[in-house]
Amino acid sequence: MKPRVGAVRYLNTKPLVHGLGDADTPFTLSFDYPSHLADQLSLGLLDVALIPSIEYFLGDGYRIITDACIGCLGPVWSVKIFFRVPPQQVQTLALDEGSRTSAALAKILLAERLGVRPRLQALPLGSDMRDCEADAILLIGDRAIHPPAIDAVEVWDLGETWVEWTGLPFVFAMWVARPGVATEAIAQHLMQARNSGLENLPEIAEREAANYQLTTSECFQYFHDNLHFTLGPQEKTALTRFYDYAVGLDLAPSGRTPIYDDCEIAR
Ligand SMILES: C=C(O[C@@H]1C=C(C(=O)O)C=C[C@H]1O)C(=O)O
Repeated sequence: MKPRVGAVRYLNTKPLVHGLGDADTPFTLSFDYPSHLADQLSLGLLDVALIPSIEYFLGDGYRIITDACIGCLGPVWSVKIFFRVPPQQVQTLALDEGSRTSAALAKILLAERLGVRPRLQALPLGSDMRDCEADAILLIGDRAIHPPAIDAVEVWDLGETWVEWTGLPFVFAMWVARPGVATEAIAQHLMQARNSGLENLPEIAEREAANYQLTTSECFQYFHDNLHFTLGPQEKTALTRFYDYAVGLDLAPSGRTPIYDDCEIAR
């Protein structure tokens, strides 16, 4: 049986999986929401998955197997908190059920910057945020790109807020393997896919834009200007900083150190 690899089903992942899935791909590839991928990896239903970065620190013996990631160096566009009241006054926060990392990031930003620790509720996948009465709502992925109109007094782009606050990039998700999985060939294919995705962003944008109600140039800008697909030294520093904040708020156990397989730093 081929190893099972799971990728995020959002638009943000198209450049990372470019050209994968044909007969030459040495693994099967499935697509799902980030939170579901994390659960499937921890249950052993997947061997490698593009999981939310916070989930890496919740796993046992996980390895980061490539230098490909979903990150940002500024506004990310597709991860936002919509505030119905000023952020300082938030008492209830609804969290997109597709998310784990941005959910942690939202709690960290509110607690560390404003001392706000809201009561939490889930915003189910497929639900309409207009039906949710929370003071603030976190949306990620495709549904954050075209949010329904609500009376928001403020909107935070969490990529932008983090980068302005820390001066560091942010890493939302990376390719992670369970212990005991042979990943050399998988990692090579995943890095090759990302490299060819980056070389073909205009074509990918042209192919995908209409499926997401975007113009080709909006889609290209999202890939090129908002998202960042390489996990380099600065991104590793950022991951550790994020982890330290998460430990401080009891969102992750202490004492974990990221294990990076020998990833070629491609760019
Ligand atoms: C930039 C994004 O990054 C994502 C956010 C994730 C999370 O919050 O857990 C996980 C994977 C990525 O899809 C996005 O979804 O828009």
